[in-house]
Amino acid sequence: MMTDKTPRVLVVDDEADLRELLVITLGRMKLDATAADSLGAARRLLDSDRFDLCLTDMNLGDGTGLDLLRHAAQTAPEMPVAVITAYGNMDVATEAMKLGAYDFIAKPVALDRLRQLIEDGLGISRAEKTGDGGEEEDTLVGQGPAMQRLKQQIRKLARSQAPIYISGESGSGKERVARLIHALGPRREKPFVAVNCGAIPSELMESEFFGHRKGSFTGAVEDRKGLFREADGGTLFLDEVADLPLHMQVKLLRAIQEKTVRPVGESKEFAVNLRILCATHRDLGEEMSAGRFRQDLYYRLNVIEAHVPPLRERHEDIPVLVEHILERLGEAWETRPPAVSERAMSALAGYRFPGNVRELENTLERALTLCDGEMIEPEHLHLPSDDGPQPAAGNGGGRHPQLPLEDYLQEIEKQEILRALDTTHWNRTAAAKKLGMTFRSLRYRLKKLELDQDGAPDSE
Ligand SMILES: Nc1ncnc2c1ncn2[C@@H]1O[C@H](COP(=O)(O)OP(=O)(O)OP(=O)(O)O)[C@@H](O)[C@H]1O
Repeated sequence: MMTDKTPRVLVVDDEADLRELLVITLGRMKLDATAADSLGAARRLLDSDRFDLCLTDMNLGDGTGLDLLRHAAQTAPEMPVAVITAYGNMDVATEAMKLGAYDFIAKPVALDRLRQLIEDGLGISRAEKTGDGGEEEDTLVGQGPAMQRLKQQIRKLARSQAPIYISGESGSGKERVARLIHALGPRREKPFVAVNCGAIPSELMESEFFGHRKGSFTGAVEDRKGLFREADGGTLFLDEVADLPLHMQVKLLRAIQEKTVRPVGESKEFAVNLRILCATHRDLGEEMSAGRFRQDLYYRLNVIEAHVPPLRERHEDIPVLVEHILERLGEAWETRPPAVSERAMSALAGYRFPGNVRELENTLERALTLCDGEMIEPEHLHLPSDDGPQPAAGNGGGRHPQLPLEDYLQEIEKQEILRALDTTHWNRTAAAKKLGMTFRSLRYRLKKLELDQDGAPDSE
């Protein structure tokens, strides 16, 4: 029986057969389906009526599903839209998700996948009607313009099922962002599973991800479910995804595309329904160009990018972060958090924090042990800039006020040279090229900066 509360779903398809299949499936799910056979008809319905969900084919005769997505973004921005694509047409699916589709389904449409897609979409609709997520948003501390932009983007991303690549320097808060995307989305009642891909030994990776059967290899003393199935229904966060060895990248791609996993030593496959978020502090595009990251996996994971800016680009957030972190430390240590003197706060606000929020946390934790419990002063902070700055990547931030310009410039030069040497594994010829200088000039600078290593392998 349909009531006022029965969710209303708009189905848009110019193919009568598929349209009928969709309407019948929705009816069996006790949903109120309305069908449109063209882009024009769908637009008119959206303009005059309200729907909780929309399923649209890509080919609509008088236009495409992408046109409909653009129209819906204007007239019904809250309504989740999923698109039906031709088999294997990932480009279109990706484009649709960029335009705001929460998910896609490929033809031929498998009924259980279709039901799942509809349930996910209605979950988004419900999630949007209950609460504004303000409380969860507070877990990502910071109110400056950069953070506001990021939070706005996160709100939008949370409702989609699209994979998201979270970029940003170490310690900048990528995992926190991933948790927030999960907490604000329709999967929030389901597990959030985070895994650091760089921390799993290569030989254990497959069983860690996909599980194993007892006895399938030495050490497999019990059945293991694996991270994919543990995260079923929820979100799997692959941290440091660039550290995955190539053979695992192939398996990961397959699991994502087929939405199934097969545990080691098991003959059957298990269906999994999860959202994948990933992050790395490396440049994933560069990793791909260098052949260390598979191109197909890159395009599958990197549908949408969310960038977490480094702390030095949002100095305005430092005071609230300090307050938040001290409060948390106070709770953990069961003490009243100390105050921070004005001088200490301005030293913090002027420091570049190459280690980002994590470094701020460590700095404050140390200061808490060093201060008298009442007031944190600059000397409790031990900021490295006291004995020389640590210019981090990129520009902006600037010189510590107490540091002579010459020393500052020299430090930058040193850091840049070290970075180039690091990325070229101390191949000085290649490093010189990267830095746009001659080998001779690099050798001179290495001497001057006391960075030259005896017996360095390469020569001019
Ligand atoms: N905006 C923020 N508000 C509150 N705490 C934050 C914020 N950003 C980061 N943190 C804290 O800083 C620490 C580092 O954050 P997180 O682990 O999310 O960084 P990351 O970018 O994932 O680091 P890595 O690249 O090393 O994995 C965590 O303890 C986290 O709770």
